[in-house]
Amino acid sequence: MQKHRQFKDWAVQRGVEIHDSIDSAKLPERGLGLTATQPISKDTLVLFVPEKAMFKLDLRLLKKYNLHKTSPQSQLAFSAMIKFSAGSSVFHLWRETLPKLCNFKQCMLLYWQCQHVSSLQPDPMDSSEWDEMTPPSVKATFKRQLADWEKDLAYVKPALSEAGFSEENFLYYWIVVDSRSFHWKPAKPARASGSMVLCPFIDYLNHGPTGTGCEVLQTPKGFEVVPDRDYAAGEELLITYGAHSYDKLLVHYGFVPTPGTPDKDDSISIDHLVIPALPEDIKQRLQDTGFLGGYVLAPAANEICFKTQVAIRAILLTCNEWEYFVTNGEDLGQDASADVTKFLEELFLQWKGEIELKLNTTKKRIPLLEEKQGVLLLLHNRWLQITQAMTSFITGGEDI
Ligand SMILES: C[S@@+](CC[C@H](N)C(=O)[O-])C[C@H]1O[C@@H](n2cnc3c(N)ncnc32)[C@H](O)[C@@H]1O
Repeated sequence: MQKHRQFKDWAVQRGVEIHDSIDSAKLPERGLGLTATQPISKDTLVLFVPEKAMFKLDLRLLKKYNLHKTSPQSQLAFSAMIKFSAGSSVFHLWRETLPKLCNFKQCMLLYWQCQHVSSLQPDPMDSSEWDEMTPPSVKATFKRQLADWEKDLAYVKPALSEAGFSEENFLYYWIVVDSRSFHWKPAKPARASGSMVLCPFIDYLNHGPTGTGCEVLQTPKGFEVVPDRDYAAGEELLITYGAHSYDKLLVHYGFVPTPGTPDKDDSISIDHLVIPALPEDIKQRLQDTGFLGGYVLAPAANEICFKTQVAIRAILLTCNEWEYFVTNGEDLGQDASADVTKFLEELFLQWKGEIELKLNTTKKRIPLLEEKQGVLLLLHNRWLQITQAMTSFITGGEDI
């Protein structure tokens, strides 16, 4: 932990205020985090990161490389790559505390599936195998991330060779920014727009579901971290990165909470089951009324969303009954909820059977896949969460 002590001193010199009651620590299954070194009372200011200690994009540098119009994430990643990598960089102590590329290899789907990174080893697992092992809801989230990465890379490519960096170097900082940046809005001028920034020390904080972590407050001078409750010595302090589904945590942050612990932020997309079950005329009606797609199962509540209720009722009810439900959120005649549930149960049961076969195959395959084991285990755990959520829905929560 020597490098972390040095980094802490460096951060303090740059104006970061760290209360004696917290420190960084190595934690099982989650790299580093911040823990209480002694009891902490709710509302104690445990950490303050002033604006001057934040790492922001470097406009001069971006102009030099003609990158002032690329995405904010790309701009910050490029600036960090140049500034953190210089041999004599003032940021070298901070850089030393960041995960290594090999850590990202173990948990980031993007690392394995961005075929464009020319310096990467060819992936012996072909795309149909990845496709088979990735849950549809993860795929949808990943597709958006991949599209952003490809767009950013295409824009930055000429600058990379001009600056003497590889696509892999850029990918590393792109993931760093994706998984550990904050959004900062300066107090002045009044209409200043916000930007993505990296923040020393506060970036050690791991994620917990909404409402279960310390508050990160933006003040005119910087970010403050304030515990949401009393903490005992040894407890980890968490913040929430947002009300993210586990698919988003998997894709953008490289982890999924342990199976068996659904929280209310999670939702599972069931578009790939519901949409193909809709007759064409009903699909068109749902499209025209803004109800086509976006169907989810919420594992913590063991419920399907309103849009799914609407879509299945479009199959089961008359147009008049359906319109009444859409407008009023309740059925005109007899409550159709049980029929909706039954309709979905059949879809879920069929899919569950397919997933169980898949899980048996991947379980045998994972130990053979060496470097990719970490990512595949995450996908495996996500599949388990999906089957648990469906079982729970089918049995009304009695099996779980
Ligand atoms: C802002 S960093 C937090 C510090 C990080 N643990 C480290 O070692 O540098 C975000 C990363 O921490 C990890 N992480 C955050 N919350 C986690 C959690 N609840 N469980 C497991 N890993 C978590 C993920 O790898 C994520 O990409």
